[in-house]
Amino acid sequence: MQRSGLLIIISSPSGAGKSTLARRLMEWDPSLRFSVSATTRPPRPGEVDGQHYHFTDRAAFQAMVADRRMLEHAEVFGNLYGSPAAPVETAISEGRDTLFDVDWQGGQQIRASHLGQQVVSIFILPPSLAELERRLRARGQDSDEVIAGRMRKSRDEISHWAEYDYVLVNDDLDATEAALRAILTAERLRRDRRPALGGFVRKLMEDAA
Ligand SMILES: Nc1nc2c(ncn2[C@@H]2O[C@H](COP(=O)(O)OP(=O)(O)O)[C@@H](O)[C@H]2O)c(=O)[nH]1
Ligand SMILES: Nc1ncnc2c1ncn2[C@@H]1O[C@H](COP(=O)(O)OP(=O)(O)O)[C@@H](O)[C@H]1O
Repeated sequence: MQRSGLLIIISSPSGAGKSTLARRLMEWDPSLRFSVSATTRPPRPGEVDGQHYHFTDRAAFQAMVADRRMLEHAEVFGNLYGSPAAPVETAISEGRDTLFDVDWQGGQQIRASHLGQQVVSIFILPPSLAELERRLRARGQDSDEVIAGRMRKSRDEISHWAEYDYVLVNDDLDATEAALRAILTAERLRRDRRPALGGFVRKLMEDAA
């Protein structure tokens, strides 16, 4: 029997680097599935509907919540965000791991869900708040006002750091990516996540007898 898929949650204050790290992790392991969230936030230049987000309006979003089609959902920076449940259930049954870029509220809800046993959660910290602001500006996507709002919210997000299994300071991007790969590799090798191992060892001992 194949192992069940993992739910890998990455959270951080906006601008700490989680989208960049998620992208790199999926280049390293193309079998990873990215959970494409639904959001009422307007698309940024270059964002593709269905790839970065499912861009939607409030009414459609709320209908999905009412139909219990969201694994979790939350309001962040005045917009609604949520993770559709169906693709996650499919991935788990196929033994594929899913990567989530969600805030602390999403992290709490997924951990508390019926899929909580499958969760590996990682929090990304910036080396400093000054560097966080510099990265938000360097990304060149948001107005001064939006950046100020994200900086104000960053303390809230950071205050949840201790709820996560792993905490990484994203100073050097390559080093952080290497740490993420190591976490994923080790989590996949855990004995309690490998149901086929018992049968393998039994066979090993029979062959030896
Ligand atoms: N709870 C929850 N949070 C989400 C979801 N999708 C994105 N987020 C979070 O919403 C926040 C804003 O995301 P986004 O608008 O892409 O801005 P960015 O993080 O600055 O790139 C981030 O903290 C994301 O992790 C989701 O489906 N559920
Ligand atoms: N370790 C790092 N050092 C320098 N710049 C980084 C690092 N990690 C990410 N960045 C840059 O910071 C900006 C914000 O990163 P992004 O991945 O969009 O953050 P988030 O998804 O957490 O909002 C991007 O321009 C990205 O290229």
